[in-house]
Amino acid sequence: MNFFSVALQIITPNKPNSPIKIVSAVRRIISLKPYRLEDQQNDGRPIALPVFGNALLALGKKPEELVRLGLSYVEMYGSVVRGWIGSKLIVFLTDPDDVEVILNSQVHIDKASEYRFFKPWLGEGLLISSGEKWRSHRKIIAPTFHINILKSFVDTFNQNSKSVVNRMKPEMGKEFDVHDYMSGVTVDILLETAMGITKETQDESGFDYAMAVMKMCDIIHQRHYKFWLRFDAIFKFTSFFEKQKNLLGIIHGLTNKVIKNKKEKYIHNKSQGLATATVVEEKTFDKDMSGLANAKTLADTVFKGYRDDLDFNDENDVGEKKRLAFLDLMIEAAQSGAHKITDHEIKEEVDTIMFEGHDTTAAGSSFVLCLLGIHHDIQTRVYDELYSIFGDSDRPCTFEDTLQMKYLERVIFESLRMYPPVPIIARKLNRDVKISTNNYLLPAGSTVVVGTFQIHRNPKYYKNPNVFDPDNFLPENTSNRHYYSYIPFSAGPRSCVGRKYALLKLKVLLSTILRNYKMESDVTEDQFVLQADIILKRTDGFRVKIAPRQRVPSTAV
Ligand code: HEM
Repeated sequence: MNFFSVALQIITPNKPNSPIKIVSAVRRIISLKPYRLEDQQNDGRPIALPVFGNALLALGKKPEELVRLGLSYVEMYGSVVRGWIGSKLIVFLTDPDDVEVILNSQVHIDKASEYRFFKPWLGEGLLISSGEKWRSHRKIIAPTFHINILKSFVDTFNQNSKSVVNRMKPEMGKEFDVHDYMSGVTVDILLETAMGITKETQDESGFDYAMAVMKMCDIIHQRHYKFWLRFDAIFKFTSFFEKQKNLLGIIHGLTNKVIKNKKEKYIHNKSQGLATATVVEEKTFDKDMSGLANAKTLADTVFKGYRDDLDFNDENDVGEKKRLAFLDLMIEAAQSGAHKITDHEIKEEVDTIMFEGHDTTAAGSSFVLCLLGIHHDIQTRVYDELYSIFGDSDRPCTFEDTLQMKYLERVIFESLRMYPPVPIIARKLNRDVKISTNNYLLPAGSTVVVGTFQIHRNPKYYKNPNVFDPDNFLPENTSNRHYYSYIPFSAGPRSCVGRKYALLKLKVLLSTILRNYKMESDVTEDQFVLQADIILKRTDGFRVKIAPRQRVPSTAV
């Protein structure tokens, strides 16, 4: 262990090293006695090597092996695990009480330095920005996902869902990777809704974009666990750098085009005295929110423990309001000078929303479809519920219909529990912080990694954590559960700004697919090969089969 590591070891959250241990570690360095990765200190903690810390534990591991390795450490060492990447202290937390201390804080809201690998792609967009920039941009962006804006997206969700159902038809009877379809439709939906780009002006670049995003995530992920790629000076001389340049060409090509089109349209319409954007006119809600009262869903109960600015925006609407969707508002704000936001900053936010809004929901919907293909009894219950809403009709789904999809909602929640698309979150500690486990004091400057995947599988909160059971989200099971034991969208001030958008879109998309196809899968859950990527995926592909849906309830079969 290098000198810096030795010094920092003293303040790790586990038992502090005694001077004897430090002396013996220094002796070991001096004697150059080789370390084996599986070596342990006297107290059983994995030993940290000079310069590398524990980073070599990941050496030569495939992404899917890293998931297993990470999980085994949590099992072996408990809910607070420390690791070193070089001289950087990383602390993994999986106890909801400890996680609440970090996520609920207004102090520890900066992202860990590991997010810097996103910078060439997302710049200082909402996901990674900090301080005043993050605060002011969040204030502009959060209201663009207001419930009334979302309601106005339902038609677009429907049209695109119908269109992907048609595109999937030739796959009938064959095994195929449903993620390709979910990825494509998600990009199309984002372009049309958040970006306001009509179908007529879209081209094939959406699919290329989705593929480029997937490959970019893979490069960033490799930079996280391949120690040498963390240094820009080395990274620039690897083949990854050239690959990244090409991929960013595709990704930024699409986002630049989107902004350019929108801006030109704005300027043209303004000069002609036409409306510059699609405006959602809101009904006036009275103080008791009678207009929203019947819009309550399971989500409102599940997430009520960590209410965020999205809830606040939705519930404090009194009086007439005109609302704009995301990119319309950004362009209008910049052009009219209503908010200080530059063209470059708009680009950063467009890149961020396109990434965050696309890859997460593509993985989320693909997991649901695979799980339903495996659990036919649950799929039958989902379809029975859809039949009770739609009968055998082919009519499009309305916002009110989505409020009736209580069982589908539980299925979505359960899928996000077992396979959270964002399996870990990382924060930089701005100050020393005491957590509840053993009163450990985590030092300022260290990185805290919140292990969402592991939290979601804790038997203390979920009776059979490895069993797919939507009843985990029955009201009687959610009401007394620790709020931070379910955090697929993170929580606190930096929670997901697209949470409500995602849930509404998933309901429309999945219900449309399930009204048309019966999902089947030859692969069982224990055969899923999970990949520890930025976004949780299956390395073996999201393989399913589809059969035409017989539009009858199970009681008639
Ligand atoms: C199932 C779908 C989704 C899941 C599971 C998800 C999950 C998350 C999580 C865990 C975070 C926190 C990340 C971190 O701290 O590292 C986050 C942040 C974020 N998400 Fe989502 N997300 C989803 C969909 C969306 C959608 C549809 C959008 C936009 C259209 C979106 C936009 C964002 C943005 C902008 C942030 C950064 C917020 C901030 O730091 O203030 N997400 N999301």
